[in-house]
Amino acid sequence: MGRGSRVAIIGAGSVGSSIAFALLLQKISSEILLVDVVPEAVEGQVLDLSDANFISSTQVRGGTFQEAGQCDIVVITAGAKQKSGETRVELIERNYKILNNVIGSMKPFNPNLILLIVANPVDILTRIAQKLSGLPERQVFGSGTFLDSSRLRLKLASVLGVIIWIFGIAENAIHSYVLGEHGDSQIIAWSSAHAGGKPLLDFPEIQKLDKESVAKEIASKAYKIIELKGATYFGIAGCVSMLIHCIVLNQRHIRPLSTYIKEYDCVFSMPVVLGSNGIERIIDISLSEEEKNKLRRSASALKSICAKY
Ligand SMILES: NC(=O)C1=CN([C@@H]2O[C@H](COP(=O)(O)OP(=O)(O)OC[C@H]3O[C@@H](n4cnc5c(N)ncnc54)[C@H](O)[C@@H]3O)[C@@H](O)[C@H]2O)C=CC1
Ligand SMILES: CC(=O)C(=O)O
Repeated sequence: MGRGSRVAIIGAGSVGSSIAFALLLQKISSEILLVDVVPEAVEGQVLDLSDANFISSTQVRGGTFQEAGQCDIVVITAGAKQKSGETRVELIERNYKILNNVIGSMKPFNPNLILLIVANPVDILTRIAQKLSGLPERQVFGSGTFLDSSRLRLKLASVLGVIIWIFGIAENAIHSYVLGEHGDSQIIAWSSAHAGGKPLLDFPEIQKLDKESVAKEIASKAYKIIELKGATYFGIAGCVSMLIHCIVLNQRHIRPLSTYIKEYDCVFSMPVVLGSNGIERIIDISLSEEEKNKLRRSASALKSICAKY
């Protein structure tokens, strides 16, 4: 094991508690601390999660911001969520203030701590967290487009088989990334997507696909879920628990995560190698000129917002 496995989750709402539950099921953390400004929220979630303790060796309890700052991994979910039709970027004013308070209250940090940002807008908040925390950049990153990429793989797996269990390809055998902003300007890197070493663009089913409409479907999936049930939380909980697994066991999987990308001079998602020190390396994925142009436009919009903070 590359590092300790005490995890603090800041924000005990829908996302924070779902991440805690997913981590309980994974049995890889020694302890989970839930921290929130509403003590009743923490007490309620801890009591509810304690009823599931029999399936896990992980202990869940309420904690303070100062204790969180000494953990191995801190996940920040504290923040306002989108109302129906609202964009992630529209949350920035509210969630900047919350992030600023949360980071200030956790200091001084364990110098080896990994800070994983989940609250939205995740790319902009990750850039701000890198500056406010003073921790090395490799230790401060966001969940980025890992969730969007999972949504894409699910979609493509269904496209590549009329009946998935007979003709289909398993989701995790499809290597395809949503990159850039975890938000409206995200792109699908079709040019580099492959399955079994064969470019996805060479599969007849993918050639026939209306790619614009797939891109819209993936980018708007969160809006649809929010319209139907008010929030999204199971998908991100699955993603974050996988990321923590990868960090604790130093697995070095490649995931699209929010980090500073020099070529675009901004924080958004590119594939990175994730290990026990955080981001071990950024993969220089080959992209078409059209994909790069879209990313440049996305970067310049994100940078202009970041410049205000
Ligand atoms: N990056 C991603 O893929 C995803 C991000 N999100 C984001 O996660 C965030 C949380 O969403 P939900 O859990 O659904 O919201 P929620 O409203 O259920 O929970 C938010 C929690 O944060 C707490 N909080 C507020 N200020 C705080 C502070 N200063 N310190 C500690 N806790 C504080 C609240 O008391 C509340 O319990 C939102 O910004 C949402 O957009 C949600 C889903 C996916
Ligand atoms: C809410 C959000 O960011 C998502 O589900 O993608």
